[in-house]
Formats: sequence, C-alpha cells, structure tokens
Amino acid sequence: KPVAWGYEGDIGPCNWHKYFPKAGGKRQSPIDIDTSATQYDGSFKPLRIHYDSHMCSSLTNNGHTFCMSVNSDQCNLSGGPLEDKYRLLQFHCHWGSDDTKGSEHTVDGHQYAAELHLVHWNTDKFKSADEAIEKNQGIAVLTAFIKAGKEHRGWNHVLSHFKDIKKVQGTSTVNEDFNPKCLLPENQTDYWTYEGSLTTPPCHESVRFIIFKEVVEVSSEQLAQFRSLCVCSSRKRDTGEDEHLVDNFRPIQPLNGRVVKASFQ
Ligand SMILES: Cc1ccnc(S(N)(=O)=O)n1
Ligand SMILES: [Zn+2]
Repeated sequence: KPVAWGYEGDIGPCNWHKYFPKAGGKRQSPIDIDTSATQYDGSFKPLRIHYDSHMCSSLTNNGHTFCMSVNSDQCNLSGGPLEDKYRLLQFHCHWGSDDTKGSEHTVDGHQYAAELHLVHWNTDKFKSADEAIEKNQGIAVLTAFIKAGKEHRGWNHVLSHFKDIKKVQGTSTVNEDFNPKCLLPENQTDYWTYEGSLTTPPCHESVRFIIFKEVVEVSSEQLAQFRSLCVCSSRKRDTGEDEHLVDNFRPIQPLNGRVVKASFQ
C-alpha cells in the first residue's frame, strides 16, 4: 500500500524521512543558490534541447501537482553538464497559495511564485525511466522559475485542460501541436547546475538539476489557475469547500558542501 505523503502536518516534509529514508540523505533538493558561492565552469558545451511537438501527451492531477507526461522518443536533452543523452518523461510545476511563494529552489534567499520541472531520464545508461529514477546520473531536470507578470500564451495550451483535471486522478489527453520548449526562457545559455534529488518522495539522489537564470513570466490569473486544482476529490466535511492544491514546494535542504556550478561568469 503506497505511503501517503503531503506538504503539511504529520505527512509533511519534516517526516518524509520516516517512510522514505533517502529524504534524509546528504544530496537532497531543493537548495538555495547563493550566487556569491557559485563556480563558473567554462567546460560546459552548449545545452542541446530538441523537443518535437508532434507528441500526444496526457495531463493528470496526481494529487501533488499537475503532470504532463510525454510519450515521444523525439524529445531529447544533452550537452551542457550532461555526459549522456536524456529523454523527456514529463513536466510539472510547484507553486504557492499566493504570488510571494511557490518555487522550490531559491536564489539568494528569494523565492519565486512557481517553478517548472522538465524531467528527463538517461537513455544511454538505463533501459527505462523506472530504473533511471533511482540511479546516480539517471535523471536531469530542466528548471525555470516563474513570476507574476505578463500573460504567457504557451501556458494557455496547458491551462485550457485544467477544467478536466480539477479533481485528483483527473486526466486529459492533449493532442494539439504543443511544444514544451515554449515554456522555457529565451536565454538558455545561462544556468546553474548541481547534483541533487527528487524533491518529492522517494527523494532518490539521482538528479542533475539545470536551473535557468532567466525567469519566465505568466499572469497572476494564470498562476491562480494552477491553484484551482483540488487535492482531495471529496468535499471537506466542515467548510464544504474543496481543498485546493497549493504550497506544493519542499523546504530548502542542506547543501552539505556541494558546489553549484554556473555556465556564465
Ligand atoms: C518524476 C519526479 C518524481 C519526483 N520528484 C520529481 S521532481 N520534483 O524532483 O522533479 N520528479
Ligand atoms: Zn518537481
């Protein structure tokens, strides 16, 4: 029986390690990026992000976030700090109950309104995502910070399906021409990178994070649509209100001597 976990109370992040021992490990994520302590690495080759848009994917509310799973073997990532080729598995976000919080990583202590994770698995070293997800160098997560600002047209292709996934385990098939590359910032040469973990249980220490410096803008109304998703399918007994899926970000974890590399000076 899968162990229930969440972001508050007894099943919250402070207790994850009791059922998911990796959560108490030495290379956990997210972290604060102290820009005065990052180290420029001039050896990185250009990042190669090749996504096609002819892939049909499905959008699900898994009770912790929305997840767009991608089943195209044409969406690949390589270069930068990566030694191998990685394939896009899914993307999702983390957000808060208002625009002042929501990202998992922070930069010099600043928390953004949301954070996009594009999760890729190492197809050179492993035969499946399920195998790669628990192995060192198995996963690469392209990460973009999100702040409230002007509307983002690309995000509307995802948000237009949210009415179908309001409830947990809701799922919707996305067939239109949508290329997740449109969700990334323009500047894809400036990023920070370090070795960490999945930020949700089982918190495997298998992740290379690649975090773009440029922040993506979406409108406050679009951020509000993230918060429209529900956690539990049943109405809350007392208030009769649905419980919304908010503050699904893990607190900052100890750096434990890790160095965050920068692709830029
Ligand atoms: C696929 C997956 C599972 C758990 N956590 C993550 S995350 N938040 O580190 O990207 N991704
Ligand atoms: Zn994530």
